[in-house]
Amino acid sequence: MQGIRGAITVGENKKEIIFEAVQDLLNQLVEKNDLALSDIGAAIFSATPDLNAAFPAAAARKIGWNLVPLFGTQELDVENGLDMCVRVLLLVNTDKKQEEIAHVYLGESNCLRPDLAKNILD
Ligand SMILES: O=C(O)C(=O)C[C@]1(C(=O)O)C=C[C@@H](O)C=C1
Repeated sequence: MQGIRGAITVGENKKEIIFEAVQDLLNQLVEKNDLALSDIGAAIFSATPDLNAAFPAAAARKIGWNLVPLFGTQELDVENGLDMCVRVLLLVNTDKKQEEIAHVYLGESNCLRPDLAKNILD
């Protein structure tokens, strides 16, 4: 089992915009890590408090993640933290090693973990 991290910043607090961003992020995580949906044990989302127009989990279901256990929570409201950001942690069944995992940070979230984001698969 491995954890795969992702994050994306969202342009507007609107349901369609949040859905589009979350789906883009999840599709890139799947593609860059050669994931089958059946390998994903769980997806845990957080959204910053300024994003309250949609549940990220609902965006995942819309692209077929129906059998993946999904969970959403609010990100810590830390001073000077990145605004309008959805984060995700995927728990996946894989034989890959930690260093073979491709973490995906899109938009302004690429400043959050430059060490993780620059991956061998990028
Ligand atoms: O990776 C991120 O999304 C971060 O914002 C970095 C970080 C961390 O310090 O490791 C901080 C807060 C998040 O809850 C998760 C991880």
